[in-house]
Amino acid sequence: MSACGGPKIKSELRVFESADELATDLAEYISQLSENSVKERGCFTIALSGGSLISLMGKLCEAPYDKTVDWTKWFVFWADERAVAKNHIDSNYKLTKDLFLSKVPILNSHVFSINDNVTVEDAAAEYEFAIRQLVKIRTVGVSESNDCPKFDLILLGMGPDGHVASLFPHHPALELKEEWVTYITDSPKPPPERITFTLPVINSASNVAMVAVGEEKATAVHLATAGTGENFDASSLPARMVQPTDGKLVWFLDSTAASVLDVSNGSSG
Ligand SMILES: O=C1O[C@H](COP(=O)(O)O)[C@@H](O)[C@H](O)[C@H]1O
Repeated sequence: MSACGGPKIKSELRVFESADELATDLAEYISQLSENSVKERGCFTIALSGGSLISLMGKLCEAPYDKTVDWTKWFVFWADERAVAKNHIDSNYKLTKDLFLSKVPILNSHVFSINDNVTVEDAAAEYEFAIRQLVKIRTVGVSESNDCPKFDLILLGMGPDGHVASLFPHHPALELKEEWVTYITDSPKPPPERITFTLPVINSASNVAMVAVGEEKATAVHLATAGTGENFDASSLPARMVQPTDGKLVWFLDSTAASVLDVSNGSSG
């Protein structure tokens, strides 16, 4: 791994020669955060995304983590979901179930998947209500700066257009301040209907990890992490709007996703 050119936005960048090396470090990072949260709070709340991220988490299902992680203390959420049936190939839940949840002993009652049997509007409201109940009893922590949930870790992928979760460039959902969860019906990437965490929730997490592999992400990674002129329109690149208020942001990149980074730009985390 090399620590690479520093972003103007406070974050740590971890760059790896290969996706395999990235996956090794990502597993260790998640396992460490899980151990710390279980020690401090008695549980670990993690929100996942879909896409390439889930296969990169595969090493967590292997030794030593299969036996060392306290899986019974995990509470699993999704930063976004596509409005399709849970057995549909596009479902973020299905992807996670097939590649991760089916391989580790997380309790079913600790898995907060999003309802696929109601409208997206109702599914978003129901999901937010469930999270509010868990914040009330402090299974999910609460931010010191606002009333938002404070997940121990939110894991985000990023599309080549810079979208994170289901927050797409220039979309009005980027402006939401009060809602924790919202829905969209016009995603530029299919399927069109999706449910997503809002930026206030993402930015209230204790830890946010942004994971990107592949050359097609290189320009978005550069724009999301580098210093830009004052006229830069942040809403053109949602990934740049991920700036945890009190938490820590770590980027996990393979060398191709990091290929446009300006390494002379100072040092990162
Ligand atoms: O549609 C989505 O895309 C992003 C990025 O996916 P990737 O395959 O390019 O890594 C993903 O993070 C998000 O959860 C998903 O719904």
